[in-house]
Parts: sequence; C-alpha cells; structure tokens
Amino acid sequence: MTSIAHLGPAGSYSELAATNYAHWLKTHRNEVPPTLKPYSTISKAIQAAAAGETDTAVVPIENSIGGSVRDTLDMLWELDSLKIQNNLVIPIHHALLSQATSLDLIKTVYSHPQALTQCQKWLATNVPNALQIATSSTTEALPKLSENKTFAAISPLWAAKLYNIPTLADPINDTPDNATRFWVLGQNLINHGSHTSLAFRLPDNTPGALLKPLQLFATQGINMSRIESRPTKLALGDYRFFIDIEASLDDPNTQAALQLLKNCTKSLKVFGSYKEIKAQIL
Ligand SMILES: O=C(O)C(=O)Cc1ccccc1
Repeated sequence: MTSIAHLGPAGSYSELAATNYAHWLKTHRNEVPPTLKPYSTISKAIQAAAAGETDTAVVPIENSIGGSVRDTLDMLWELDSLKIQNNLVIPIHHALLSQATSLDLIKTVYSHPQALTQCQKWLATNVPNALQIATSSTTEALPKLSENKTFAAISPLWAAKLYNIPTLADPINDTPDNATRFWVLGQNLINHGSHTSLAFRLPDNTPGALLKPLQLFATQGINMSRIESRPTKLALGDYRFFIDIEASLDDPNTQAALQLLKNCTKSLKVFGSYKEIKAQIL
C-alpha cells in the first residue's frame, strides 16, 4: 500500500489535496487506497518522502494571493532526491472559527501565514485589534480554541465540524477566486507532462546574466509560466531561480533548451515533468 505525507493535523487543506491525489490513484491507477500520514510542518512532510518513510508528499507550492510557499521551494532545492509527480489545484475558502459569540470578543487570531495573508483586509476591517499569530497549519490551533473564548482560527469550513467549534464568519478570504497549487513529490523522475519545473543559480553577477537563460526559452519557442527567486542563504544578493515551462522533458526541443541552459547557469536542477490532476473531492 502506498502512503502520502501531508501537512496536518486533520482537516488541513493539504489533507484535502492528499485525499484528492489518493482518489486519483484509485480511479486512474487502480491502486488500493493509500494511507495518509499527517506531519506537523511542510518540511517534515517533504523529508518523510525524501527518506522513503512515505512514497510521496503532497505539499502547497503557490497561492493565488499569497504567492510561493517558500518552505516547499527551499526544501525541494536542498533535497536532491525529490521530483514532481503531479500538480493539483484546490479552491480555498477560509472561515473564522471560534467559541466567541461575537467578533468584538476576539483577541487572538491563529492561522498559517498564507491564510493570514489571504484574509488581511477582512481581519483589518472586522477584528482590527486582534493579535495575529502564525501557526504551522490552518488546523494546528483548533484544539486550544475550546480553552479560551477570545481565541479564533482561520481554518477550512469543514474543520468546524471535525473539531466541534462554531463558525463565526464564512467566507473571509479577501478575493473569492483564492486557490492553492499543490505538488505531489516523489522519488521518480517523470519525463512526460504538460509542464516541467527546474531551478538554477547564475554563474556570475554580470549585466544580462539572467537574460541569457530566459532568452534561450524564447528562442526555443518555449513558454514560461512562472519564475520565482529565492535567496541561497549563502550571501546577500545571491539567488536561485525557480522556473516552470509549458513543455515536456521528453520533447527534443526541451532537451535542446536544457543543454543550452547548462552553459549559462550553475547547479541546474530539473524536477521533472508533470500533469494536472483535476480535484474531484472539494
Ligand atoms: O494549513 C493548511 O491547511 C495547509 O494545508 C497550508 C495552506 C495554508 C493556506 C492555504 C492553503 C494551504
């Protein structure tokens, strides 16, 4: 039986993404239902898959409001063994859960930093004086909400039932089309799909150093769908660039582009090709 690591505890958006991947494995690959294993942080879920404790990890990679999930990008670079197996998008509708009977009684709001960002305007308007505290996931703080009626958490709506906590407001995200993209990470390098992801550092800090890699995708007629930079943490101003392209690794054109890319980058890492899985359970 296969196993999937995800950010927990129960009721998190990552659990929903992992449930969708499990459903897809059952319906498209005829696999017996895999076990879902919750971890307390995204990094721990990724490490579990890298260490072979689980077969895969389903982790958030970017949100339509909050942008990239830095832990996922940094871990993917650091752990050489993991590749992207699939991509899936989950719509995100946050609710405010609390034992408080009205909004003006709330003194502290807990949630994952991405969720706090996604509800910034709503929080500023409705609970302007509440202290905002970051947690590892949207469901981590829920057990302690029963202890104190001035606590609230930004969580998925379905978590209210799971943890037996009333819903005080819903939905509370600042834009209705909020969605998060998740990657399924595993040990296999897949060379076929609609997209390919890669990352590199630049050999030197000279004019046009980044232009060269970007130009060669244009010359090869390859469309880029995302670019993100992350500090290497080695020196100020030293970056890694993460790029998604709309091309498959087994396309000779992509192979030609990668050969050229090697000449104008350093530490090039290719995370493989993948396709989108349609989320069926929402
Ligand atoms: O905390 C969760 O529930 C997660 O799965 C991470 C997350 C947080 C906010 C939006 C999407 C995913």
